[in-house]
Amino acid sequence: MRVALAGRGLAARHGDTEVFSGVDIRVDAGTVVGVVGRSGSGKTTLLRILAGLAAPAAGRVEHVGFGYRPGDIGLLSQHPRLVSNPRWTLRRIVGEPAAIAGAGCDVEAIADRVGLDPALLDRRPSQVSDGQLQRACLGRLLVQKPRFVLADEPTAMLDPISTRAVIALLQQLVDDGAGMVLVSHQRRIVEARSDRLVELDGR
Ligand SMILES: Nc1ncnc2c1ncn2[C@@H]1O[C@H](COP(=O)(O)OP(=O)(O)OP(=O)(O)O)[C@@H](O)[C@H]1O
Repeated sequence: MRVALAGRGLAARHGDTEVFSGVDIRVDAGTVVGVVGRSGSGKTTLLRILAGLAAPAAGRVEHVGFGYRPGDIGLLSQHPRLVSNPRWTLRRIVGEPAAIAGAGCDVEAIADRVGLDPALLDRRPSQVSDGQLQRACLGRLLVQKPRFVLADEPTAMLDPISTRAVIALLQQLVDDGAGMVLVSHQRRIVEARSDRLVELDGR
């Protein structure tokens, strides 16, 4: 059976408001599924449900062909500052998945790969730019090597050159076998990179 992350008949509500319903999504290992939809249509909410961070109002999330373990799903947020521990150095943020696994990790080499000046590794999130912090979060993902990457507007903070670099690095994870759900306002990027598209209507 092909390893996949799937959502079937998913619905989401915030209070009395229905965000979406009847959403089916399946991302196979080694493929990219793009999620598009206008602002407020529920793209971030869908990723949070797929990651297990929020419960769906209806439907279910399935881990197809694998037994889920923490670390299997990696999230790249459009708001790196909200998901990064403000007290940690970038070095600790990048290397934490290896530390949890009791493994070593060449953080400098990872920084180099994601275009982050290694001199910034001993700074804290408040001492670097959003784009630099996003690169650190991407480096952390390279260390984590999740089965599935849920990328929520991963290039929102970046200039065009950095955007291409980040997309190329995410593509490397996919080439190495990860499945990816890619959310972006830049429909052109999503369409160019995705094997399949899921469109959220919004209301
Ligand atoms: N914690 C919350 N409480 C109440 N409503 C919420 C909450 N989080 C999100 N919403 C609402 O749910 C809807 C979907 O939000 P979500 O962030 O998933 O949309 P999105 O498609 O990712 O938007 P954007 O493209 O602007 O990032 C929006 O109408 C939003 O206002």
